[in-house]
Amino acid sequence: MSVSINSILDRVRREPPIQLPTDFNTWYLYAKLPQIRYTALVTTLLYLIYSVVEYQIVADYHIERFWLHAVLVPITMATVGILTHMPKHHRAMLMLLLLAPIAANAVNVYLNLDSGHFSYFSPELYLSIMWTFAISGLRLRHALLSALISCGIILLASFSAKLPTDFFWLHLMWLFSAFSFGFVSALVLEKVHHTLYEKHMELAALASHDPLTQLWNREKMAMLFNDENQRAIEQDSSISLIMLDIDHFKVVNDVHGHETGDIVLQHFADILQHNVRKQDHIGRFGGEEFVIILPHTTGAEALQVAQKLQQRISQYQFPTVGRKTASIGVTEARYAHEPLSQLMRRADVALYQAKESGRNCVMFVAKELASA
Ligand SMILES: Nc1nc2c(ncn2[C@@H]2O[C@H](COP(=O)(O)OP(=O)(O)OP(=O)(O)O)[C@@H](O)[C@H]2O)c(=O)[nH]1
Repeated sequence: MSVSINSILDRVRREPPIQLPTDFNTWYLYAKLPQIRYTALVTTLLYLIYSVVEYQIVADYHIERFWLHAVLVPITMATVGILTHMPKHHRAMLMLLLLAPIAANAVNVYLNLDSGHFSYFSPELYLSIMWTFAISGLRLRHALLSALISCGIILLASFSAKLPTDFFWLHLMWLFSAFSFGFVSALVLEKVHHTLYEKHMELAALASHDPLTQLWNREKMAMLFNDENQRAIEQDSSISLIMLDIDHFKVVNDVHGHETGDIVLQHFADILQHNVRKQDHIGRFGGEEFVIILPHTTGAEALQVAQKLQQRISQYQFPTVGRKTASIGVTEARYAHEPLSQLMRRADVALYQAKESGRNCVMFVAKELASA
């Protein structure tokens, strides 16, 4: 299946941005969920087929075989598959995935080791070790724990059983090979996922930051706003928005050059970062326009923050250019689910009013086209 860059860009434009997990453990689990789901489905089906084949070929068929291969394993694996859809139960899902091969191997050894036909059934053990490491979707450390316990049980039972010597050594050889290949492939897979995760995080950082100021860009601010809006709805609290624009910034570029303009923008971003709370989100929306999302903040509180920022900016000594001022527009989300674009429009109206009022001031717009 070939994926063109255009189809990816199309999808990115069509679908709303989503927040991906940022810690490796959660990221890895989410990357592995489809593998766990389909492996569980295929394993369920194969065990059902296996139980029919087994019924046909095993002369002294015991009811335990039926319970294990036709009932217990399929139910366990089907449960694993269902739990992949339930984030709250992912720990239980991983526990089942870790324990299921141990139980299956222990029962296999118990049923077949002394049957005289162990060589018919031992391949299931080797396959199970490979399955645990490379197919199940378990993390390396969990797969290693599961496979070590399985191998411990198999080895203990094999040493105490009276297996023919030539078969015994072959059995050990196959077990060792399954463990080695399984371990190596799980190790490599996990390393590959680590590299993918790092690249993914690098790209996510590049795609969410403004490269000049290191503030969030417009897309990331939209994601953060969605999250904050959701929280505000749940907690019945308000969100406010501050929009800032440096006054007569064109003059900086024209008189001192673009590089000095860039430095002024970076210092401006620093002032914002040092004068808002940790939970506030600051973004640069292009040019000399900056936006701050203030969660759990009423319009009146946001107005105070904006006035403090206006003061700090006007008192700041920017390199080369000295004092600069900013015009600031403030607004507040008036009802739940108000989209960012609507808030931005009101903040923009407030900002326009600040520019019209002679710049270096703060304006608050609570309702469309009404200022206070
Ligand atoms: N150095 C630098 N300049 C930029 C950047 N992005 C936009 N600009 C400049 O910012 C200036 C914005 O000018 P205007 O929109 O006319 O606004 P202004 O001069 O600040 O005037 P008012 O906003 O009306 O006070 C333009 O000269 C743009 O070239 C950037 O990344 N770096």
